[in-house]
Amino acid sequence: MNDETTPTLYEWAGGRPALARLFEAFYREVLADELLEPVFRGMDPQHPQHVADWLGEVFGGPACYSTERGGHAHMIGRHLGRAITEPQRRRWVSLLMDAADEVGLPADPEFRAAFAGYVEWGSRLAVVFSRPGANPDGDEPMPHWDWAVPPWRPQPKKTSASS
Ligand code: HEM
Repeated sequence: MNDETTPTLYEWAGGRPALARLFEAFYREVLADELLEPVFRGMDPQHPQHVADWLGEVFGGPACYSTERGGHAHMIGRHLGRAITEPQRRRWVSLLMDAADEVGLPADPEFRAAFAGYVEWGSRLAVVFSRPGANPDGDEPMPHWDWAVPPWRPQPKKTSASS
């Protein structure tokens, strides 16, 4: 739905540095959380950076996760067999929303609606992929997320000549 002048969610968020800050703060809290720490104990120290790459690509930034990390199939594979519970998913979402505030991601309603929409959708898929016996389709394309409601920007005032 974007026209050429509407920034991507990636640009609006603040690009790669903002997403890196987001996931560094988030996984600090995850590892201090009694419900999530057992799930992420021993995680790859680069995990926050990989998820930042993932979200950057989904939000319209560079396709680093696809070119350097194995794309959608790899992400799915990292959730297989983990049997993520609904309380764990809810905590994950809640801590990510807190981290968004902590690092100062844009707080405008339009950005946060798109952000929350993706996080809700993606985390529910992660639960589905993680169920025992799940056999998700690794060939599914990388998802791309966009504004549900375009960002508010001041419009040039109409002059009487242009009306
Ligand atoms: C929008 C929701 C989610 C996204 C976008 C996401 C994204 C990712 C990505 C991209 C990876 C692979 C990173 C790599 O390349 O190594 C990954 C791995 C992982 N995810 Fe998720 N995930 C989501 C939800 C969840 C939830 C809800 C949980 C559990 C509560 C979870 C648990 C894990 C674990 C344990 C790994 C492996 C970490 C490691 O050992 O390095 N994910 N996730």
